[in-house]
Amino acid sequence: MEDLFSNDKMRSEVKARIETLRRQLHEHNYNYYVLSQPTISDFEFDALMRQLAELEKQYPEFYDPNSPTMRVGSDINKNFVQVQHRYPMLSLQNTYTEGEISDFFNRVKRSLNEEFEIVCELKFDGTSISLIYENGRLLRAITRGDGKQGDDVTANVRTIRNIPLVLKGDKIPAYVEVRGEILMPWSVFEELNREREAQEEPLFANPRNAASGTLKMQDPKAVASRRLESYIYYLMGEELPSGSHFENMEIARGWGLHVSPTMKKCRSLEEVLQFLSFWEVERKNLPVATDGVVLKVDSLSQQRNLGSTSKFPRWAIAYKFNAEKALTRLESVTYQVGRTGAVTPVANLEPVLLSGTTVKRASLYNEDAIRTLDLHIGDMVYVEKGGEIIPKITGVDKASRAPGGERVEFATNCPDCGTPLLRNEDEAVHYCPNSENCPPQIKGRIEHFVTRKAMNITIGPETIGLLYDKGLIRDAADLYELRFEDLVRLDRWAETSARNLLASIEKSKKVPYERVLFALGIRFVGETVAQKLASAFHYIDLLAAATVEQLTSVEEIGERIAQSVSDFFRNPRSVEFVERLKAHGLQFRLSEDALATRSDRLAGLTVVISGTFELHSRDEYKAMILQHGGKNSGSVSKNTDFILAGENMGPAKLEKAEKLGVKIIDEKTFLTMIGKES
Ligand SMILES: NC(=O)c1ccc[n+]([C@@H]2O[C@H](COP(=O)([O-])OP(=O)(O)OC[C@H]3O[C@@H](n4cnc5c(N)ncnc54)[C@H](O)[C@@H]3O)[C@@H](O)[C@H]2O)c1
Ligand SMILES: [Zn+2]
Repeated sequence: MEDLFSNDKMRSEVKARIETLRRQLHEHNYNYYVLSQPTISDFEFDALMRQLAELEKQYPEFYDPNSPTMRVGSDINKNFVQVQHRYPMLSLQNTYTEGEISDFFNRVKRSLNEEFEIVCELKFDGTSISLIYENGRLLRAITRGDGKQGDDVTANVRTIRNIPLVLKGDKIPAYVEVRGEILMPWSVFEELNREREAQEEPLFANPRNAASGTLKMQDPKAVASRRLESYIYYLMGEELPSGSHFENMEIARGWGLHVSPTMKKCRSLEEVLQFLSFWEVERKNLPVATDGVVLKVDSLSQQRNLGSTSKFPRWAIAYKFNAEKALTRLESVTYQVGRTGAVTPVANLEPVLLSGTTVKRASLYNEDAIRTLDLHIGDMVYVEKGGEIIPKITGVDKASRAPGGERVEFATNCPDCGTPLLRNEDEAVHYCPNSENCPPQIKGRIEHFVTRKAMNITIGPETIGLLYDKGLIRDAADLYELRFEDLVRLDRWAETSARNLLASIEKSKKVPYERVLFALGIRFVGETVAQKLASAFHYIDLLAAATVEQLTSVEEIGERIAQSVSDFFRNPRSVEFVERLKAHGLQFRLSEDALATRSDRLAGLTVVISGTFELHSRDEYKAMILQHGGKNSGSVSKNTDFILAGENMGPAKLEKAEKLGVKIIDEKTFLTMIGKES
């Protein structure tokens, strides 16, 4: 009995772990592909993905066709028209080790059981594109999207100078799909970031994000000014000029397409490995970012024989270069205080060149990280960039340590307000408890309040700093009390900038309730939590009066969030803050529109969503269920009232549903149920 019980317990833990990983990976995919703003490094992302794949392999009963391991991360953006791909656009299986490259080579050899050649190409680190040429003319350009359909970005792609609008030469098929990568050269990227810094706009983490962000802009003229480039790496179609991928690329070059001259045909594993080590170093001299090498079986008929999975072809693999390292001197450690009071140590370094940019600072995370490294001022340290925003210190060259360097000890007091720092037993972070009067915390809260996803007020951190220093703002509510006279009196402030700022502040009074709720900066209340709270508590007084218990009864609102919300509204300072914002006319209740689309048609019903949909996204269906009073649950049980099922419903869910006799409803029926035209 006991054994069974612990087995069950383990299984439910595994299931929870799998679900958490899936949720995290979906979120990271969204940040990466749609927002072009990743929050973790590729290496970390790949590690999570591997963990999930491993668990799914071990526990096939938790199969889900929507798992991030089964699909290409989607870049689809509702501002564009979506177009179906004639041939799916897949991702690439990737590895960081030569061992797995040799495994790949041997697997191909075994499967084909005949002679084959491997084409080695650089893996250009941009965003993929499919160019459709009909009778030699560029008809359409589509992003990878979710692999099955992508965004039509033709107008933007037409502005890219090395993409010909008309192909030249002969042997051009009536229909050909040209696959390639859109890149932003290092030089353009650095210039763009310099401009953005001057304008107080958020910087792009790397050229890849800059390229994908640019391709999704709404104004082709702006795209043209960003000087993107294309690198072509594959042709698709029924009447390709050659049965060899390598030859097709040479012919495509003749048509005027930009194909990198760095590709090479290899016969042996040794040649392949040589290519890898040569380009691992040499790529640093290229004008564009590369993050690895792609190996492809050359013969198209052999490619067909090897086939593909739902996510990547079996005839290709990507070898990813390990993050580049640099050695430099640690000059000092300073501390940054965020809006929640969390204190982050920052290493100030002797400037050093790393992956094409000069690095002067690196993140040190927390006290434990510093201890582990055993850092001393003056140490020679290794910095790595692993595709992320801020480089990090990964090691110390202890052999070269000079005597007398002071050991780095974590600060005991807040660098800004002097308050002794606290550290929670179970957390690695230190924080400054003086939330009310600590300047960086105050400024940080105002910065959060004005961000695009919150109140969307056009004001940068430097201006906030200036207004704060001049005593004009002490919290975000003060923004609504700024006067034209105060602003124009400031140094170098033109009347137009003052007017623009005031107009932007005025406009923010129309921002809907859920975003205002997010702007308040309540701990743990992010964008989606704010939406959930807003639809459960239609106006702020209801929310303020809610007990922890009432809060946790809302789907996905846990104890921690509920406690934080409750604490916020029990604090007289925040109550006063909200009252002042109310007096300035901000939106503190759900709009008529949002209310009008609500009903209680699904009241008391628990709905499970499964499969892939055509008419709306999963998230939209989730929102609809909530809007109509229903509850969305992740797994089928005897409490499930019905399953909203799309295509490819998970077999485990299907089986369970049949066993329990749970109704299965398709999209159209569901939309009729909630009184929505499909
Ligand atoms: N950091 C994050 O939050 C985050 C989130 C999602 C994805 N990622 C990263 O993205 C990767 C997955 O992205 P992906 O699916 O786009 O795969 P990928 O970028 O690793 O590889 C596939 C892509 O490589 C490109 N490519 C470049 N040169 C090529 C060539 N010569 N031949 C063929 N293709 C070439 C193509 O656009 C293709 O779609 C992950 O490995 C991860 O590192 C990171
Ligand atoms: Zn402080």
